Amino acid sequence: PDLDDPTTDPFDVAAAAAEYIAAKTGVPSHDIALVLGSGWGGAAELIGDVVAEIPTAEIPGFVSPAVQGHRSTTRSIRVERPDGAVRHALVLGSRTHLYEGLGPRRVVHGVRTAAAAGCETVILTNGCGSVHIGWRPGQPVLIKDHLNLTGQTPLEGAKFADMTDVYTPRLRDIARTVDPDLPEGVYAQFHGPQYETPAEVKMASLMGADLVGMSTALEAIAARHCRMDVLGISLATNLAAGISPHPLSHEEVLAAGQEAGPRISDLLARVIKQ
Ligand SMILES: Nc1nc2[nH]c(I)nc2c(=O)[nH]1
Repeated sequence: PDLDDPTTDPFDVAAAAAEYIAAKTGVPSHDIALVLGSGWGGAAELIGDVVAEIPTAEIPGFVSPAVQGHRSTTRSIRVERPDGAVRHALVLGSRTHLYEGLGPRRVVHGVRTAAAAGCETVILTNGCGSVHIGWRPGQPVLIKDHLNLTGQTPLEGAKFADMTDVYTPRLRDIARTVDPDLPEGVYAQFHGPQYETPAEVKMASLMGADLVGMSTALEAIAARHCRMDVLGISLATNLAAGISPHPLSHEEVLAAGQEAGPRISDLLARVIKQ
């Protein structure tokens, strides 16, 4: 079934993808899904042993490496909790952004696949800009709510999904027991691919946003609609446009992301092992 065909039910494609993953990994059901955004790549190795690794492009509904621009693999990881309980984490290998123009169905296919694979929790991570001069590059921030400024939604038809507590309070509490200093913020998703103008950053800030990015909100909507618990964590890698009179160079932003890598990967691993 083809996600680009409007008559295709996207949940049928997610079911096919989940079956494929179960068959290829030998893991019949997964418990928690991770979407690793920029800066978060190192987290997978820290959470457990890789049980299986499959090329993401082979999974029904996922776009080819040519479109993604890089080869990615989706990994099944065995997580051992301190009490000895075993959980299976599905680390999705790729993320489709709305700005790629492939439509909201593609953007949330990974989340829907994870739900079909059995996951009851999804952790959405991203790199984004901060509207607060005090939230320096490299600062992880828990997402407490979002502003969907894309004008789009992954939900099709009369799916009047409730959006209170999209970012599950219980999971945010767990994250804060792991790192009590973690700030919380509202994440605004812009369509992109261009960054915001200073006026748009000011607009978002006046509307209550603390972070500006180009992902996560649509994925959270789809996850909530699939009745999954959601934990969103952002890595503020730069100050949003106009916040600082002398913006950081691209190199400084990259360096901040690299430097924060081990710390945020460790944080994520500790949250998952709770
Ligand atoms: N929209 C938006 N997305 C981002 N991603 C990263 I990394 N930094 C930004 C930013 O400043 N704005």
